[in-house]
Amino acid sequence: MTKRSYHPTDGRTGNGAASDAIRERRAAIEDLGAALRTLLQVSASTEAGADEIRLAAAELRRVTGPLAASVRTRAQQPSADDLLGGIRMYNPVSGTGSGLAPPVDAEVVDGVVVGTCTLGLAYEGPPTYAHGGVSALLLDHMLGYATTASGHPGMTVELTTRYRAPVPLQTPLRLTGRVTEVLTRKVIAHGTIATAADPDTVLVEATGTFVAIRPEKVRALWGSGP
Ligand SMILES: CCCCCCCCCCCCCC(=O)SCCNC(=O)CCNC(=O)[C@H](O)C(C)(C)COP(=O)(O)OP(=O)(O)OC[C@H]1O[C@@H](n2cnc3c(N)ncnc32)[C@H](O)[C@@H]1OP(=O)(O)O
Repeated sequence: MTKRSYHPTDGRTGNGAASDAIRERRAAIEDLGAALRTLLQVSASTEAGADEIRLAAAELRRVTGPLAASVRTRAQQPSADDLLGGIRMYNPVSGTGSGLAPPVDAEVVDGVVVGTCTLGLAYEGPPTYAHGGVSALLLDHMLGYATTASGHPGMTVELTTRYRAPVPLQTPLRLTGRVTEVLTRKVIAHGTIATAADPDTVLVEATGTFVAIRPEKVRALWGSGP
């Protein structure tokens, strides 16, 4: 079995060429991401009283201040990232520094991207199950990862999602993504969501079309490059 990981974002290993300072900063970002994820999930499930909730809100505004004193603009990439090395600390699906990300942990196994995650109550759509848009987000990512790992990166131009059964929250999930067809500039990929306990029962599946970005489009969208 060949295994290749494209997500060395654990804040400790990272890019071999990274300095100690960057590694230390990535570890700190990961620590903050973990705290934020816990906070988001607890905030969506707490039954604490109004006074405690207001106290927490005030405390959070206070701790946000020092972080807000030095922020990047939309035009700047995070200094802790290594785009070409595949390190994106704040990716909303896999970024270990993102409070939004479950995060999905994924790797390529025999040409298929296989990911795992557990969705907390903050991702609730229908009671006790995941919001359908969250499933689409996870699958877009899995398909994008598969196209990139296959050597045919591109942007999603179409994503068709089929919801066969609701995705349970607080349950370990297994995600897949694989490239099914490579055309000239277009790549087609397919992905699934199932529970880890019953990986053969597909709950959600998606097929996506990805298009390679022409150099002039790269310049138009990002200037010299993303
Ligand atoms: C190593 C590190 C790994 C890290 C892992 C990373 C994982 C990250 C995963 C992240 C994953 C997240 C990923 C994301 O979230 S990507 C974010 C969501 N996607 C977008 O924002 C894309 C928006 N679209 C565009 O900007 C343009 O369409 C682009 C730039 C893509 C192409 O504009 P361009 O002007 O250059 O191209 P074209 O118009 O000549 O068209 C080209 C071809 O495409 C065909 N076409 C166009 N539209 C559609 C359509 N709707 N259905 C079917 N086909 C369509 C079209 O017919 C033509 O085909 P053909 O006629 O030649 O056959």
